[in-house]
Amino acid sequence: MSDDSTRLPAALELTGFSAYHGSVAAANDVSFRVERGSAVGVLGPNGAGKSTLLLAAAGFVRTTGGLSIAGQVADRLSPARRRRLGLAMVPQERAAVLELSVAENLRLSWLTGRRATPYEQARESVLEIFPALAGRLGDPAGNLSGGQRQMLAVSRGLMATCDVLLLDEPTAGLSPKLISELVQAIRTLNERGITVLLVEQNFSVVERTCSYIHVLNGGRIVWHGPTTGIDRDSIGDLYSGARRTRPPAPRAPDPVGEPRVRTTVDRAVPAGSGEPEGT
Ligand SMILES: Nc1ncnc2c1ncn2[C@@H]1O[C@H](COP(=O)(O)OP(=O)(O)OP(=O)(O)O)[C@@H](O)[C@H]1O
Repeated sequence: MSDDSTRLPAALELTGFSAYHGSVAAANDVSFRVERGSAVGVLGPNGAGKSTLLLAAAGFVRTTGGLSIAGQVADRLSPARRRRLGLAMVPQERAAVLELSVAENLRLSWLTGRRATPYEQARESVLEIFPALAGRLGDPAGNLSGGQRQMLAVSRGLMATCDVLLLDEPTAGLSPKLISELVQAIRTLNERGITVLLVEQNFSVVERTCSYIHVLNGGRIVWHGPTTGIDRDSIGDLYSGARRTRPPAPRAPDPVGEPRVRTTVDRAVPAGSGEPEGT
């Protein structure tokens, strides 16, 4: 058993975390750690609460429960202060100021971020990851293709000099070629030490980028484990709530540390055996 007191703080930790639209909890009692430098995926069907969870982590939605960023209690902090702690969110809408040039968008994100790296250096490093943007720096963001807009959106998160990047369905609507480029970019930025929490509908994207997966359904985590511990069919079963036709893959410990989460599945399924209750 590892000793919690000697562990480094997680890049992001949610504890009994719920997020509300009005009085309705769209994410309910979610607990997990995202270790520094890891890439973790959140999968789930439409309406599962994935986007709400990310928006709530970034500070845009009312929440209860605990949230810490790099060991600092952050659940009552404004989005701007969370950003200064190193958390950046790339929303689903491919956010950019369309009237501003690509370069101006990058600069704006740098100015409103932590500025831990000089602007030129931050920009150079982003353009290394997204070379397609290098030739478009003077163009209005509104003139970019959908794929380039997504790359700009991710770049804006990186320009804030983030440590933790929250990505909300970055591959939605992109062609297979652009998805591959984005997958490569996510891997590269993760290799450079940026922690990634990736919300996706596309299992293959998560499979190629993340080492650990949480499956959310109805606002609750219904399964979590290493990416290698689950396949597309089992994910489909978890989405639909159908009973599995074969035993689930064993739940293994967190890739960087022992499991921290007790979900319905945890309680119902000892590692490597049986079917979870409620499926
Ligand atoms: N602004 C809002 N006001 C009220 N309810 C909302 C709002 N946004 C989302 N919801 C509801 O919260 C629940 C979770 O939605 P959310 O968008 O977080 O799910 P999701 O898993 O990201 O789905 P998708 O993959 O379709 O984006 C849904 O029932 C949705 O209708």
